[in-house]
Amino acid sequence: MKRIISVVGAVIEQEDNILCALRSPSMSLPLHWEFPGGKIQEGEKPEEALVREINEELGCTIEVKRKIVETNEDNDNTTINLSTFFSEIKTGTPLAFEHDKIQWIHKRELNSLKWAPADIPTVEFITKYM
Ligand SMILES: Nc1nc2c([nH]c(=O)n2[C@H]2C[C@H](O)[C@@H](COP(=O)(O)OP(=O)(O)OP(=O)(O)O)O2)c(=O)[nH]1
Repeated sequence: MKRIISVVGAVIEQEDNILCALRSPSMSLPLHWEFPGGKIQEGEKPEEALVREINEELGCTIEVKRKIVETNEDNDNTTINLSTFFSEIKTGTPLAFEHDKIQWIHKRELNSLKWAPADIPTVEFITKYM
């Protein structure tokens, strides 16, 4: 069986725009868009991991709200288990400390980006229901 990697991503909305992050050329899935976040560490709850990752990646504090979707995406040797959560920025302004760039993109335009495959169900949810 493939190794499962548990990952969390934040969907942060401001005035109909969603905060999207472009993976850098040196990361896995280079130059794919994703929801900022990362891997859950041992002993962490998904929500705790998301707060920590956003602090590290974007330098701001968020409050994690309701879960959106959970997806499993098979790669060569691993399965990415991605859970996305609605989140709100509480303090600070997001900056791209680890990504190639971050960008606020209108929720009706999310479809035009090249997303990490695991993120497609979340993008579809936003496009349909938000
Ligand atoms: N943060 C985040 N990661 C995602 C998303 N979709 C998706 O497939 N991933 C994948 C990319 C990575 O393989 C993994 C998250 O890893 P990470 O962001 O914590 O760390 P990393 O770039 O150092 O990962 P890696 O290069 O070691 O694989 O999950 C997403 O929306 N957000």
